[in-house]
Amino acid sequence: MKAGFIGAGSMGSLLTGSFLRAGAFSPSDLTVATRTRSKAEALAERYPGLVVAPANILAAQDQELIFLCVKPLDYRSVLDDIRPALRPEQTIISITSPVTIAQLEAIVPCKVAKVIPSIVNEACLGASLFMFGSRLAAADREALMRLFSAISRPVEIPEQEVRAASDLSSCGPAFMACLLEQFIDAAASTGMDRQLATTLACEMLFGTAHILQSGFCSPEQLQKRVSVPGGITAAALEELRRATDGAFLRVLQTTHEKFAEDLRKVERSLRP
Ligand SMILES: NC(=O)C1=CN([C@@H]2O[C@H](COP(=O)(O)OP(=O)(O)OC[C@H]3O[C@@H](n4cnc5c(N)ncnc54)[C@H](O)[C@@H]3O)[C@@H](O)[C@H]2O)C=CC1
Ligand SMILES: O=C(O)[C@@H]1CCC=N1
Repeated sequence: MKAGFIGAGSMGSLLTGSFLRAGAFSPSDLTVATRTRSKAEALAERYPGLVVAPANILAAQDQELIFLCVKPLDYRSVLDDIRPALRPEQTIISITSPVTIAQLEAIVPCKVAKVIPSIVNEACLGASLFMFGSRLAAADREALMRLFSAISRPVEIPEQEVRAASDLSSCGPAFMACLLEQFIDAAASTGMDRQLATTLACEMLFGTAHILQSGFCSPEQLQKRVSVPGGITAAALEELRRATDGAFLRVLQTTHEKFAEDLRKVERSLRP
């Protein structure tokens, strides 16, 4: 299967690299075009055989899959660039939340899927959020989910839930890293070696995720099991709950407000 990637920033590079390391594609299957050519050239150097296209249209022409890995307000110019090369049998995969499937289907003649990745897909972990346009057949949907299962756990979601789902799946690693950094800082402030604190914190987070994901216990049950009656965890959890009360409600309110603003800007930028 041949695929073109437009945009080789954080996510474009992550997806090409993860797919290649997982063996889902061979380097010669992939063509990459990006505004800063050196980023695509760095990928070609790391994965010999990967093709660097000097123009977006050349990364779209004759590809079965075309990944759009640019920011929402860059869609207009990328779509203008590639539209003359698009054919109905091709599939565009958009990885950004505020550009809707309906907007894309109104502009391009091909099949459209929205797949929101996560930075943790770099380690072949975490979810990828799937939303399908009306032109994909069941076989297209299955093939796309099979492809992403090489680097993630594909989960289909309704498009109207993309904001909260992406907050958990895609923004979540940054939120958790922020909390972990504060935890490490606090441990280091007691005189503990920072590298050791970081190692212990990462092992703890990985183990916590693993035990919760296995269904062995719920987040609530886990807190109870660690909180020995009259012990230190229960006392500290009370302090933690006081300090973070409502924090994630405010976090989600912030992402939703910014998302609403992005939707308006994208809508204006994609108007004919
Ligand atoms: N960073 C993350 O963890 C996640 C990002 N996303 C989405 O992925 C999209 C890309 O994000 P990042 O990779 O983080 O951004 P980025 O800024 O690292 O990469 C964007 C790339 O697009 C290229 N570009 C811009 N205009 C272009 C044009 N006209 N033609 C060709 N290339 C062009 C830039 O040179 C840059 O390399 C965003 O829409 C974001 O919402 C989705 C899930 C997670
Ligand atoms: O910060 C952003 O806009 C993107 C969306 C999901 C993760 N990062």
